[in-house]
Amino acid sequence: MASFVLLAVCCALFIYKAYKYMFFKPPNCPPGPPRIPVFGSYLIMLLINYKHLQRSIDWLCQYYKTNILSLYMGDFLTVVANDSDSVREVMINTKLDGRPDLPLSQLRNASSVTKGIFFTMGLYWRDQRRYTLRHLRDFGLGRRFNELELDIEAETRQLIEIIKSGPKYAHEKELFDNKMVLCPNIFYPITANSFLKILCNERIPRESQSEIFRAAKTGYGFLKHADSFGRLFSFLPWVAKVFPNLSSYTKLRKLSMSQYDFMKKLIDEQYETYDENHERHFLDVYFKEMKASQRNKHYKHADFSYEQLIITCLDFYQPASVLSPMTIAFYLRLLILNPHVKKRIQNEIDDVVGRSRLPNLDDRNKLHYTEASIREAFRYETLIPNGIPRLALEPTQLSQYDIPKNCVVMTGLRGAHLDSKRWPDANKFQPERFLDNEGKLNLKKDHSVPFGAGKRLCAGETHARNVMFLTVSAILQNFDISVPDESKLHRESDFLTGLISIVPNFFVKFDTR
Ligand code: HEM
Repeated sequence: MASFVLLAVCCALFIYKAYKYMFFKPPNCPPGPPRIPVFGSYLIMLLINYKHLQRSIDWLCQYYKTNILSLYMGDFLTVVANDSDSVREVMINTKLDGRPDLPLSQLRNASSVTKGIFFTMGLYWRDQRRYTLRHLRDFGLGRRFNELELDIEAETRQLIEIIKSGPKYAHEKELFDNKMVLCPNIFYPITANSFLKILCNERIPRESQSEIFRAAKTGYGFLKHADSFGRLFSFLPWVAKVFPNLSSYTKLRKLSMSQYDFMKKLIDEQYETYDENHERHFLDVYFKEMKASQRNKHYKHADFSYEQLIITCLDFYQPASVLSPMTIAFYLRLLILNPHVKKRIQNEIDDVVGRSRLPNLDDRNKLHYTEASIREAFRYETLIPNGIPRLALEPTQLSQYDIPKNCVVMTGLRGAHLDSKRWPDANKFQPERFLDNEGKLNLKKDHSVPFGAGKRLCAGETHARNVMFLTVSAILQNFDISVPDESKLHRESDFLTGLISIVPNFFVKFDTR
């Protein structure tokens, strides 16, 4: 009898503990699914939609009738803001300006210690970001800079020439198929070189661009195989050790190291010809800082080490060379599917710019509809559906909920961009939504946040928008774009979601206008 009672008590205790583990959350936490032992709610998300975790979030939000969801990733409490208001609230709350130090970000570094800007936080991040932006700006990042604009124009002319005359070098052959051109790959050189010009005052010439293509492919590989929650090994690090291949750890590390080696080689080449009396570009400014005998008193917490330089440069080069071509590909696909929008843009460019010269940045605020269509594309196809994770540095609040310290907070940018409270007909591609009654661009109507907001706002937003505008307006001025069979154009269900949303490569017909 006594052993029976003991067994019953043990069972009751076990059931109580299991129940508490699965359903217990800190007080006043947003609603969300239970925590499965070991995996937390990640397994549930995979079961709902393992290909597109953002869709799992949407499903769970609907199920729990909430726009702010809580989940456990392994043992880590994670809150997802998934509508326009809550996403904005997260972004401007400085108590949520941290980043979780995930193994996914550690594996980008040779030393496996998180460096750079993207994934660091606190004073280290603040000073590193300030210093880097301050000096990249000197060489043209995010502002009008004649020398850079001339170089981008030269790149654009070369892009047009390549599209018109076809491949010349072995690495260009894969870009063409029976006069059709491969997207986004054709845009790798212009976007990469537009940033390299700022970084090291050089552009990789056409004959040597195979290295740009190789680096872009590894960049995409990383973004495809990673996910916005950091993959299972980020919250269960033993998974990477026990199942290095199955967990994709080995592949992600290899891809990261290939990117790392690309940047290291580029930096080393510049260092070989470094002359402290002759400042050529951003890297020279940084080399000088690395050699300085005293700490920079304005950026006391910044780290001027070799490894930090490599990762910081990658933090800029990777989005410039990988995210920008992908946004251009999404945009062109949308225009092919919406020929009336394409026609209206081409008419506007013909009226404002004509055909005798390429569009430039002075034209940008005159090409209202063109600019509105680019903004609408950024909203309609959210490139980073779950944003980049934030970390609560202190206890804080999100809407009516309490967010404890060290809680991971995700910004559901796609949820914000498809929020029907904010966007009437959110699922329609309508550039007009950003125009006023006179057809002029009205920025007050643009509540989209594709580049984030607040202190962690994308450090390359202006550069990305400028390069995107210059590239697509030149393409539409010079070419009519189409595909032979629109029914074969990738549907949304063909898109891949890793850390970003990816439209698989597709061939486009460029007819000279
Ligand atoms: C082309 C489209 C791009 C999109 C949609 C995009 C979007 C974003 C987003 C959503 C974030 C995170 C913001 C947050 O945490 O709230 C971010 C961060 C960042 N982006 Fe971009 N980005 C793009 C291009 C670029 C380019 C071209 C560069 C560099 C030239 C760049 C550099 C960065 C950096 C360094 C950060 C980290 C900022 C920090 O954590 O302090 N991005 N970007």
